[in-house]
Amino acid sequence: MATPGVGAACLAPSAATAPRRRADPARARACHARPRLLQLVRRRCVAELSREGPASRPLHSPAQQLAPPLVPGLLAPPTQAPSPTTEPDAGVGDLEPELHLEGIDEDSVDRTVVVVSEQDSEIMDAKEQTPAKVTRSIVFVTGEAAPYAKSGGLGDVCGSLPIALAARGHRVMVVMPRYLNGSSDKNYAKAFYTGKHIKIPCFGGSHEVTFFHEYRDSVDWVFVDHPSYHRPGSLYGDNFGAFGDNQFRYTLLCYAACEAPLILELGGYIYGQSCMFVVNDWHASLVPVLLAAKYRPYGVYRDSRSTLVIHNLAHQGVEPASTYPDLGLPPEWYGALEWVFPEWARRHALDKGEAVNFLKGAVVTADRIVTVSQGYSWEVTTAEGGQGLNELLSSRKSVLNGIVNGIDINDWNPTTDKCLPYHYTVDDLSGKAKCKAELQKELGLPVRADVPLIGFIGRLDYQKGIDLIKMAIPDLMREDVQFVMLGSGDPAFEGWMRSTESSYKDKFRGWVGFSVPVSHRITAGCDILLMPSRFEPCGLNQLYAMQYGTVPVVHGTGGLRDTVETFNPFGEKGEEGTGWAFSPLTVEKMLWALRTAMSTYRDHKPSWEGLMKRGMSKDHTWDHAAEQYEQIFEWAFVDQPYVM
Ligand SMILES: Nc1ncnc2c1ncn2[C@@H]1O[C@H](COP(=O)(O)OP(=O)(O)O[C@H]2O[C@H](CO)[C@@H](O)[C@H](O)[C@H]2O)[C@@H](O)[C@H]1O
Ligand SMILES: OC[C@H]1O[C@H](O[C@H]2[C@H](O)[C@@H](O)[C@@H](O[C@H]3[C@H](O)[C@@H](O)[C@@H](O)O[C@@H]3CO)O[C@@H]2CO)[C@H](O)[C@@H](O)[C@@H]1O
Repeated sequence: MATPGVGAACLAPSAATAPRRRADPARARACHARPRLLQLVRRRCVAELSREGPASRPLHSPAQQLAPPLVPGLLAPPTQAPSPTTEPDAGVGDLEPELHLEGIDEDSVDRTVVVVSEQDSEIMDAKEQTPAKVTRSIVFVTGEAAPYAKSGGLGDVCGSLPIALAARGHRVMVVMPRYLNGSSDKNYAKAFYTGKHIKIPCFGGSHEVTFFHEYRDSVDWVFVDHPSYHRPGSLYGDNFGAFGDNQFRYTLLCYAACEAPLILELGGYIYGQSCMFVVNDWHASLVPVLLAAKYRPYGVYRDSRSTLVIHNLAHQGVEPASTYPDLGLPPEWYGALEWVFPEWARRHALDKGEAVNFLKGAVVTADRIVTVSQGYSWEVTTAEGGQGLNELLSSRKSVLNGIVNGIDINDWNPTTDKCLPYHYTVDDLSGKAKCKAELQKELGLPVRADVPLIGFIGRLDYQKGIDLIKMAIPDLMREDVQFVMLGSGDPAFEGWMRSTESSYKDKFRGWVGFSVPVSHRITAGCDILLMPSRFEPCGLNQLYAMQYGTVPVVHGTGGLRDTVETFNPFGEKGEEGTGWAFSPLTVEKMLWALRTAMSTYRDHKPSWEGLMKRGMSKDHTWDHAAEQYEQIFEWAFVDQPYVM
């Protein structure tokens, strides 16, 4: 059986010079053996268009009108309209009145001049965005995006990078699930049913998903609705662990994301077939595989490209190989997802270790690969940091780049932050001292300006090095210090945080849960932010900390090493640095860095103020990163699709 994508990708020396991946003849034969089916599908499409009548008829070219059903047997609109879960059927014609591209030729427009509403134009003015040299249609696909749904940094990035790209003139859509879990439903209140629904043949059935849409901050936010996204718990699991059907849930997302640009008339126009798909982590990783296996062979999306953004290699979407037929992919594409666990990782003598790996599928089919820092882009090619994908990623080094994340300064800005009791600037830090006092009051800790207050915010996960904090606490609590931790995740660490709080009532607070406002108040109110991550692809909390004049103490790994410069009192131009990056990752080194930071805080006030101010003066805004993403996109479009 041919295995497109795998061996080929392993050997690929350079994007510029490597021969394009081509569908092998066996696969091509299999695809073309179905002309009658294609004809039927085309006929059904035309019939469907006539039935819908002129009001909802697409305005694009006839070729584009036929595009969606070119995928054999796939995605036919259901014969009966579904009943949307909550919102009334607004219909395509009833989308929001502000047509962001109305009257503009989609292909020729210079989108830098598109101003859609007073509010948007204010945002653009305030940011003084530089326009992109070339503007594109960009489709982000993600498991989460703030403020709709966020479990961590992926949500932050996918909630803000699209806005930064739109502000530079691109047409940007974000496709993500419409999670309704009781508590976050209000986040989707302004998203309306588009009138579009498709059926996705996978996992032994034909599953209907509907599309909701909100146009905000110049971005088309598209929400894929399906009952599997409506359940209590977090985005990916509940108290019993990860949901057992996550592979199904994100297979639906990927199929829906491939259809969205072809069928959704957003602001009156579809995105069409010339898009840059930005696929984030494993949840979106089937997209480039689908483009290669199910669209391009039929002439669709040949002008599109894909960029895989790796936020965290720890999650790859690996399931037993027996689920492959459920994915609706042609059998000959098995090799693209094929994953064999080493013997030591197998459970018993009969276990062959055969699995499918979604992220690997994108590593071997995406046109470009980006990690969220330069440091991490090297680490993923090493046995220590590559989580089993290092050889494949090394084989794609020529298309692998690192871009450090930015931060959303509308959300994370100590001068305007709505979650803070007081505001402050780099020139007047008095508000920060007041934020500290308020935080101490809120947490029930003694209100003291002189005691160093250390914070930790994050998912309670092996990645974040919580076990080191746990080991260091008895020593640390002997010092005159206060420590607050905010986090949720591993129940064992949650329990430890609670019990530690009762052991050190005047010094330690463990806030178990997920609260964005509390995370802002900790970031502003603390003096030091601790991040002893085992690995950290980029890390956002250290960037937020610096922006808020809170000095980061981090393990020097990945994006932490790239962004935190260790304090040097004897630099060429005087004192330098924005924090402490310690290495190797040991309890002793971490305590040493914390003690150095605390004594600088207590005994060298001017040096401490210098550290705070240098951190606050760094430009962590998205604009620079957005420009780098544009460069990656341009390189992708210079090349033919990696898998044709
Ligand atoms: N209990 C809680 N309450 C409130 N807010 C909480 C919280 N726990 C975490 N957060 C928030 O979640 C975000 C965490 O972002 P990080 O980038 O630090 O790590 P994460 O590992 O989730 O992201 C992954 O993706 C990002 C984005 O690319 C990379 O920066 C990172 O290295 C990679 O591991 C921050 O906004 C933080 O404030
Ligand atoms: O934004 C925070 C992170 O969110 C994502 O990670 C999630 C991951 O993609 C999910 O699959 C899930 O991970 C579970 C994992 O699949 C399972 O095998 C088991 O180890 O439990 C995990 C936790 O439930 O949840 C992750 C979030 O906790 C995203 O992929 C990361 O980049 C982000 O760092």
